[in-house]
Amino acid sequence: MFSYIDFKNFRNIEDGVINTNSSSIIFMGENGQGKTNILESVYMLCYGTSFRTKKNKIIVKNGFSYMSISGDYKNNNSISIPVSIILKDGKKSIFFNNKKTESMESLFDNFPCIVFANDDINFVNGEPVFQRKFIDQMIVLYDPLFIYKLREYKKLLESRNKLIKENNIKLLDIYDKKLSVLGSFISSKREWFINYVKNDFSNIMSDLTGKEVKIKFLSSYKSFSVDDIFEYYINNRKKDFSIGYTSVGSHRDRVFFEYEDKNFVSYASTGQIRTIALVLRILQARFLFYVSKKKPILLMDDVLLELDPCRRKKLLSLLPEFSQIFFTFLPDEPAMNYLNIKNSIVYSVKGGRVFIA
Ligand SMILES: Nc1ncnc2c1ncn2[C@@H]1O[C@H](COP(=O)(O)OP(=O)(O)OP(=O)(O)O)[C@@H](O)[C@H]1O
Repeated sequence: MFSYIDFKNFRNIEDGVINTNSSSIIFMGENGQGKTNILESVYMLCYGTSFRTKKNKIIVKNGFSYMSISGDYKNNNSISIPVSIILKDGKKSIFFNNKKTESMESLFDNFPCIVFANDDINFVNGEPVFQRKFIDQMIVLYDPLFIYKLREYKKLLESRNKLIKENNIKLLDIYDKKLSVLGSFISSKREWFINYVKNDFSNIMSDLTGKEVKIKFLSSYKSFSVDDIFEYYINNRKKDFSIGYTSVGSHRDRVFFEYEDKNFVSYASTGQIRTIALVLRILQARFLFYVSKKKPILLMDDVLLELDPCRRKKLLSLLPEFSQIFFTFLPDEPAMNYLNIKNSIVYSVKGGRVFIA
């Protein structure tokens, strides 16, 4: 767990050190005061990047060209690992254990972290691209190479779409062969993952909502054999040329939430949609604990709001063991009634100033 975080020119957060030497830290405050910014800083120390933006510039306090966040991570053996992220004139430097590093993996391997963010509901009712992103995040947790295969697939797909637009059939065989190999790898891994979590997903959903909601993986491939996929690409070429892009492939994979043979999401309540998003994150956190054998840091950003106290309590009881948990809440939220976590440090956040509540 992080015993402290030191801020300098980070978003709207006042410069200085916040003591986080507890397994549970709570930030309370009105909207727009800086609570999420603090969770973002913890995430950045764990991953080297933000979960909210790719634009480094907006992370630096307005009017400055430099920012730093530093923390001291105590691992299971109580060994301290200092870590810092510095952004200067748009350039990022990461210091891990007092040495400059280019590798995000060394951060992530040491500080496993899962964020439960407000827009996680996109995994449930958003475009399929968000669903794929969620599954891919999980797969990368145990297979870092997966990300490279995904990038390769995206590049090939772009080139194939270009060929289609140019009405150029000559090189298609080469692209389709390569896409078949990558597509088979990517989609079969995604299916494997959904199969891995589907029973837990249904059991938890049934416990929380009283409904037998199922999660299903839908792929545009009918089989994951490379030869079958290759043939499939060939058979779809006519259609692809008529619509001007590649109509089948791993880029069309999606997830379906089914209840009584129907699409659950189309008539689920806001609370039920939020519940699905939370359950998916819980499964992700459990999976991370399982593959890394390390207790993760959990960041819970305003995600319990839509749920009644009984469901909040239940959901929190389903979390895996964690090394540290950070919450954000609106003021006057009776969080302590259902958190049941001893020795929390509770802070108020107002205009970027953080003080003991
Ligand atoms: N680079 C920056 N420099 C200065 N202030 C910033 C910067 N980036 C964001 N802010 C400020 O941070 C505040 C937003 O903080 P944050 O997103 O943490 O809100 P929050 O307390 O989590 O509220 P909510 O409950 O609405 O999510 C806004 O006032 C915004 O103007």
